Amino acid sequence: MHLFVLLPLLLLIVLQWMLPELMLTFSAAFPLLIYAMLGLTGLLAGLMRQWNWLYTLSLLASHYWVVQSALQQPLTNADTAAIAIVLPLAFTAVMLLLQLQNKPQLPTPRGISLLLLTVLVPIAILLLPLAGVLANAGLPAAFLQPVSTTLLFSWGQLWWMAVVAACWLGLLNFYAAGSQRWGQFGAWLAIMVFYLAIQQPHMSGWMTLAACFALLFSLASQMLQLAYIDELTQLPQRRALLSHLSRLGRRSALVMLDVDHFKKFNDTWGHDVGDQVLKLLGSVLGSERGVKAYRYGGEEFTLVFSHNNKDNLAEKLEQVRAAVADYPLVIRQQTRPKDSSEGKQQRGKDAGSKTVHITISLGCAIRQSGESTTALLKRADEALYSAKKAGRNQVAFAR
Ligand SMILES: Nc1nc2c(ncn2[C@@H]2O[C@H](COP(=O)(O)OP(=O)(O)OP(=O)(O)O)[C@@H](O)[C@H]2O)c(=O)[nH]1
Repeated sequence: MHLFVLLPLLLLIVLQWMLPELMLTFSAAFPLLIYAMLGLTGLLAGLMRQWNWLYTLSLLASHYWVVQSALQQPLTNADTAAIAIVLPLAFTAVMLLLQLQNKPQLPTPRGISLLLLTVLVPIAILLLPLAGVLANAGLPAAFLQPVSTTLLFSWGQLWWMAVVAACWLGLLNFYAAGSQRWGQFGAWLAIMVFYLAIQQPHMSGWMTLAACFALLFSLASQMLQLAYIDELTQLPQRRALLSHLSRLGRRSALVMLDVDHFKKFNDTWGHDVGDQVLKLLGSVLGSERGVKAYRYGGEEFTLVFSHNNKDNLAEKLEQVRAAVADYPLVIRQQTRPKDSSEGKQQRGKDAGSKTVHITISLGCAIRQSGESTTALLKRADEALYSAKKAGRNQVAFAR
């Protein structure tokens, strides 16, 4: 869950409510402040080579411009009211397109077309005769009726926004979506809050700012992910380990572990299967309780314990070793059927799949008083070497 992308939205709502005068002072800098923030976020994304963020940013900028141009009159005006109904729908449609589609690279023709779409869709809403279309659409009166005299949004708007929000949240969780998709959800929600509180002064500016901050947060989270998380195993990698080691407690222990005969495994089953094994090992180690696992590099992993009880360590490491050694790895047949009839005959049968096991060796060093983390790492590495030398698939403790 990346619900932290909703923090700017919550913060701005609380500030609006508690310090309205202060917020009014800041809003004097609108709309320049909004365009400057959107531009700066875009610049930051560009500097980090995260061009995909530009699609959402350009949609936000275009949407804000349209709101400034067309939604500043009272909603009693039929044209304004029609835009207030259709614009959030169009905004949502483009946002969902950005979520569902694997975004093309920007300098390519597809990327440029998508960028143009994000800019042009909100503007197109201005050019359509929406009031007439809505009047003739025969929508039920209850659908368009305001929720109350103080809240001007309609029941229809409330329902479709709630349904989209619930489905979107469900999908983000189901697919364990990454930072960017959560940032887009946060940005969308902020803009929907604007429509729900459209009568409040400067709401479009504040909510566009909240949307911009949601994207900034998710961009920062993505950069942290890229810097600290290993893509294959999804474990934190060596840079994160070094940061952990710099604040390692006195009572701690470090374990270096490595897959046995992994070169032979790769040579036999191929590098891709080797990658799957590392991924699986990463998930086994990452789910162990009471220990922090890192991918040190290649087929080497590091475990950090924040206690130094040797008996507990020995028991835990033996458990880890046995869990890996007992795990059945099913390797599917490498050769594919030549045609579909051969494929059909093979389906349902165990068409050449094989179950293999891997083993790991582990070297553990318990931190000695005053010992530097470099020395600790070196001792854990030496213990690993001893475990390998003693026949592999075992735990060795450093002296
Ligand atoms: N598939 C895959 N293989 C990797 C990766 N990183 C390192 N390796 C392989 O891991 C193997 C490590 O080989 P060695 O250091 O000789 O160790 P080993 O064969 O496991 O032998 P022992 O450690 O002595 O049991 C090399 O063949 C590397 O190519 C990776 O990300 N994916």
